[in-house]
Amino acid sequence: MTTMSVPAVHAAGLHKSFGKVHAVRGLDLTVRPGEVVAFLGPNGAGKTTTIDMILGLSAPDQGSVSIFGHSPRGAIARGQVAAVMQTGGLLRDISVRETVQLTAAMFDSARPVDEVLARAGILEIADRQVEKCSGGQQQRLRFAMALVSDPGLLILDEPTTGMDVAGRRDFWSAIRADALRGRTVIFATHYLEEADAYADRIVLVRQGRIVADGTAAQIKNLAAGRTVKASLPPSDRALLGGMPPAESVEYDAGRLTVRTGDSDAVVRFLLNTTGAHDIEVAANNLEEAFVALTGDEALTDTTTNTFEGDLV
Ligand SMILES: Nc1ncnc2c1ncn2[C@@H]1O[C@H](COP(=O)(O)OP(=O)(O)OP(=O)(O)O)[C@@H](O)[C@H]1O
Repeated sequence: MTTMSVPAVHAAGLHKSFGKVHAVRGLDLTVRPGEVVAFLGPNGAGKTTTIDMILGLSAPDQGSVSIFGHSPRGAIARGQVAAVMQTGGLLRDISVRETVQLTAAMFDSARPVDEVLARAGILEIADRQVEKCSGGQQQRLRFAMALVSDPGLLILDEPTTGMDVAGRRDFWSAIRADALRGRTVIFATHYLEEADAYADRIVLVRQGRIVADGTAAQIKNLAAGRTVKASLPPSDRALLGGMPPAESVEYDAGRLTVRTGDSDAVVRFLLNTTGAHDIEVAANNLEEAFVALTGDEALTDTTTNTFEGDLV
């Protein structure tokens, strides 16, 4: 079937500014049908801005987005995409079931309301008034509303903000059980452990750009490796093309930073082939790798960390 080869999301060269703030700076992303992708980054990284463009809620200054080969608006009109946002969108005075019934009435073909409530894990509280529901239950209700059109793509923007640990776990097990049936899911989060636990693929975003893209295991490998730092004369930068493969190479103001799974080989190369000096080697951990990849320190020549086979 041709639909299997059409990406669920294809975003190319996205840019978006708000006045002087360049929120998204050249972002390319392809998501295959059935993938569960975490969009992971610190506050202000550009996650929500990107999601808004994917959903067609705002137009990119440059670049384009397609969802299952259609424009975002076209995909929404076809019921192919739905979103669970952080807040809003609920009427307080009606019940959980009535809320989903109202949503179902907006679509030509909607799934049975009780089936959707069961899928979201809120069938038992179907008669409860919305304002009596906890924050976690209200997010499950938003999830149920998003499932009504049986969308191929579900987008969640930090859906567990404000939930306690147990509420978060319950919410994610409902999402994950649903995704196992083949739905494509993209979720934004700044919780590293949430991305690790629930995503097949993690896209790390920092300052409006993708700085790493791979499976959780591959992202963890960034952390499993070492960081080699050295002072390097600018004239020796051209020699770095011959360096053993590394996960990332950065060069800023005469200082080289290399993340690698084989620090011995990198150090040997630097000493034998370049004028590198003041060499330091340090072990990474996951938290440090995340901070290093998403931190605010000014870096130049940041290389995107991609992994074989992660994109079509
Ligand atoms: N409507 C707007 N007007 C002005 N600036 C905006 C607007 N929307 C976003 N920004 C700015 O763009 C940048 C990216 O914001 P965005 O909300 O996309 O980040 P985020 O990664 O979703 O962050 P968070 O995790 O805090 O939700 C921030 O500097 C933010 O202040």
